[in-house]
Amino acid sequence: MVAHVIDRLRSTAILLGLTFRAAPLLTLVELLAAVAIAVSVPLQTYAVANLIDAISHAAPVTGSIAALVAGLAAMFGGLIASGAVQASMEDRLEGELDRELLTLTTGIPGTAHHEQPELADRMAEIREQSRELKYGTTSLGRAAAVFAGAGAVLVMLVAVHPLLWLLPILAVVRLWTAGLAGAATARAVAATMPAHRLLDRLSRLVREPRHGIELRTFGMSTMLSARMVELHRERDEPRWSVARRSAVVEAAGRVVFIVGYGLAIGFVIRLVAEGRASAGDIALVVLLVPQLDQATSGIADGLRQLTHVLATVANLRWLRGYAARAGERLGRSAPPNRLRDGIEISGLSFAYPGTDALALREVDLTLPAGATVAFVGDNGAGKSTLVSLLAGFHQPTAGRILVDGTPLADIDVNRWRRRLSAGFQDFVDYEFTAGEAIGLGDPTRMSDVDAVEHAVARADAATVVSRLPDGLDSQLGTRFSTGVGLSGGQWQRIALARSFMRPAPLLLLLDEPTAAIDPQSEHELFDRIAAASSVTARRTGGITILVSHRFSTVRMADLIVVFRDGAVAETGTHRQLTDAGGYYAQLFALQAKAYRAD
Ligand SMILES: Nc1ncnc2c1ncn2[C@@H]1O[C@H](COP(=O)(O)OP(=O)(O)OP(=O)(O)O)[C@@H](O)[C@H]1O
Repeated sequence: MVAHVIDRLRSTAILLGLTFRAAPLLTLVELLAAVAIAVSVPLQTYAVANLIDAISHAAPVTGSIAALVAGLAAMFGGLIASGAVQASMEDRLEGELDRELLTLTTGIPGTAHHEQPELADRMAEIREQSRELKYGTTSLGRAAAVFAGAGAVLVMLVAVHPLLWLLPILAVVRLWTAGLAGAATARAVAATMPAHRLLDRLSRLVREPRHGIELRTFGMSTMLSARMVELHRERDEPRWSVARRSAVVEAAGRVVFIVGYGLAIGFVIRLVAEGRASAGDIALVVLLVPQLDQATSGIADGLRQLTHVLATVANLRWLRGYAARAGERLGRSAPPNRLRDGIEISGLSFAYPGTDALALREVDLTLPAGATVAFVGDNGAGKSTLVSLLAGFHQPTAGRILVDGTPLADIDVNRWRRRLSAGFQDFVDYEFTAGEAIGLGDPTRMSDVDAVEHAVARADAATVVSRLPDGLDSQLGTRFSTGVGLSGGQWQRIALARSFMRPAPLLLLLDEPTAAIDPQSEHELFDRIAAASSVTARRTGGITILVSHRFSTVRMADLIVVFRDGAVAETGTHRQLTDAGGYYAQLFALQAKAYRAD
């Protein structure tokens, strides 16, 4: 219990820290305004009761009127100040949270948090809740305010008769029932997160315009909508059932309070009849108890909201811890300035997090400095997995990768990534200007037009850019009224140009970056990439890795690695492999025959 309270307090401190960092003055104004509004209502009630007593005893009314005016001023002042600052404060907090989430998630070197279901669920929960966290300070202010208001009501009730203390105890019963309901809701939300995550993914899938063609062609809408209805049921029914039970529990708490209210009024009327209380006291109790009820509702809502907000902050704390632990595991060594010998892979096996199946099995491989190496093999043979390990997205399950003798695990992965460049098969269509979408490949030189043009030339993307209405300044993407729609192959050229922005990478990873480009162009492109790479390789010893399914286009590679079922089946030059008459030779002959038949 104590640990739980300390944990909540820690989360509250983090929330306040976040919001004060985002908007210190606005937060202060919002918190003070909330308290002023909450205290103003009981203050006005107290002033009215005093005024009634003063008038009935023909006593001076100046003090009561002054208190009434002060109460009104506090209320309107608070409302005006809160209205003026609330929206900007929430927007700034949202901006601060977005920044923190981006820094944390992109700072995590690996990708396990996207791949392991329980981590992915937690990430989805954080992304979803972070939108609501911007209201965190407002709920905190509200909670502080209702506590202050309830405190003021309590003091005034006790001033009428000490027994009226009992009413707040009834209020605590209501708070307890509300707390139970809040906790049950939070548990139901967490338990239904997998269904929610799938539903979210499906609804994004059907909204995405580029998926429209497949959805219509295969007539998937009926199946998808049935699946979505099913997921809604899986997600919503447990949540609704908790909501129904919570409503019953909360209603019971409220009934207990209403009975107490009736008894309290009867009790004060008796006190007045016995001459032990004034007419003003009746007015005070009649007006204050509903305020206590409202304050209790306010506290209950506030606690519910706060439970939710603090659960989100707890998730944020988890993410901070996860990112920090991932950071601790980072190597500290600097990558070499140039590769002298190359990359040695020894006894490397790898299973994706949360699975037992080995995607790579006991791979031993030497990637010589300065070489152009091709990875070929069937679907699922392990080519992309090795690319991902070389980029430091995963750690080997067994064995190691040595970069000029230094284990890759000991090298600072962020600095390593700054020394590599990549073009992936599932590249991103950045709907920026063409120049930006390419320049992103090296953010430090994004506005360097010469560098962007050089990258365009290396990717043979000049024809794509020259057809754009404003060249590199053209907005890409059909989501913009002025945006230009590109074909799959054209987007891929832009992505390829992006991978050539880094001037002298130690490792250039091209994982089927040309799958959407016609075979003839791919062949010419790979020849040019290999020629250009060998020029830079003389300076840096950089290695270029090409993954492709088209054997004819990789034949110029210095080394061809053939993958089969997660293992390296063969290695050699094209000549050596065809002479050996093994698996590569068979596949090459098969593809060559198919092309000749065309
Ligand atoms: N994120 C993942 N989680 C679990 N298993 C994965 C994941 N990605 C790939 N795999 C598995 O790892 C194995 C190797 O996949 P990989 O993507 O490396 O093959 P590939 O040779 O690049 O195939 P392709 O030519 O189809 O791109 C496959 O059996 C695949 O099912």
